[in-house]
Amino acid sequence: MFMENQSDLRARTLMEALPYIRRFAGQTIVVKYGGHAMVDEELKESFALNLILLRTVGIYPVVVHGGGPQIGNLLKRLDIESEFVDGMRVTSPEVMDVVKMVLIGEVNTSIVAMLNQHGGNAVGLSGHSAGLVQAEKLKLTKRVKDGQPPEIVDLGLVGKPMTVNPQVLQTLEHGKFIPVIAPVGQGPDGESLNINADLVASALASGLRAQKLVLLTDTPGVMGDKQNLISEMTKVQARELMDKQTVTGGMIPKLNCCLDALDHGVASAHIIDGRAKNALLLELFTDQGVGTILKG
Ligand SMILES: Nc1ncnc2c1ncn2[C@@H]1O[C@H](COP(=O)(O)OP(=O)(O)O)[C@@H](O)[C@H]1O
Ligand SMILES: CC(=O)N[C@@H](CCC(=O)OP(=O)(O)O)C(=O)O
Repeated sequence: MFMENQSDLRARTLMEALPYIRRFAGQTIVVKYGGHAMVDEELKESFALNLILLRTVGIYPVVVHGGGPQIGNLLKRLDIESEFVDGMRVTSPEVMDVVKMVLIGEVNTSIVAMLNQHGGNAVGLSGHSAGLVQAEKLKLTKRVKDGQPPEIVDLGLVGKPMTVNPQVLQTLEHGKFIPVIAPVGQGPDGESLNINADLVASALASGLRAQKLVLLTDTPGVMGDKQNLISEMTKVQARELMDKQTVTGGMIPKLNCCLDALDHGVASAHIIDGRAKNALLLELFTDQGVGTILKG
C-alpha cells in the first residue's frame, strides 16, 4: 500500500489551499482585529504572518483594529472615569484625546510595526486619512426609566460611519500595501469621533464591496443554547438567536454588523476565535472553517 511520507503530506496540505486562493485572489477581505489576539505576542505574530500570506497570494486584506481594553487601561492610569452605554464608550473631549493616543498612537503603530518586521508593507491609517471614514454623532435612544418613553442618550464624541471613501484603500491595494485602520472617524466639522471598531469594519466592507468581513473575537464563534459552536447560519437564524437572547452583550452588535454588511453586497461574514493560532487561514482556506459563517 502507498504510504504518504512527511513531505508528501506537507505538499498535499499546501495544495489544498489552491482552490481557495484561486477563488479569492483579487478579492478584498476586511478583517476586524481585536481581543486576545492583539495582546498575546505569539498570536499577534501568527496573525501578521497570516495577513502577509494572503497578500502574497493576491488577496487584499484590509485590517481594522480595536483597542477597547488598552484605552481602558490608560484611562485608569490617568484616573479618568469612563462608562459604557449599550457597548459604546461615553466619550468626553478628554477621553477622546486618550482614545486617539491609544488607538492611533499605540495600537495602530504596533500592528504596523509587527507586519513590517515580517515584510508586510503595512500602512497605518485612521478614518481621517483622505476622508476614509466620515462620521456623524451617534444618537442612541434608550428607555432610561421604566414606563417612560425612550430618551436620546448623549454619548459625547461617539460616531457612526456615514460615508466611506475607499479610494485611498484601492490605491494601497494596487501598490500591494496592507492598510491598517484605527476606528476614529472624521466628524462634519473635522472633529474626531470615537467609533466602535466592528462598525468601521462593517462600513468599510460594504463600501469596498468586499468578498468577506471577518471579525476576530474571544469566543470560538457564535454559540448556541447548549454552548455548541454554530458553524453556519442564515440571516433569519441570526435574527432569531438575538430575539431568543441566545446571543447577548457584545455579540449583538457584531451580528448586526455582519447582517448589515451582507445587506450591502458582502458575500459572507465570519466570526472567529482570535485566541487560536492561524484562525484566519483556517477559516478562509478550509471548507468547514473554524468559526461561524453567515452568508448573504
Ligand atoms: N451566543 C453567543 N456566542 C458567543 N459569544 C456571545 C454570545 N452571547 C454573548 N456573547 C458574548 O459576546 C462576547 C464578544 O463580544 P465583545 O466582548 O464585544 O468582543 P470584542 O471585544 O472582541 O469586540 C463574547 O465574549 C461573549 O461573552
Ligand atoms: C465608541 C466605542 O466604544 N469605541 C471603542 C473603540 C475601540 C473598539 O471598538 O475596540 P474593541 O473592538 O477592542 O472593543 C472604545 O472606545 O472602546
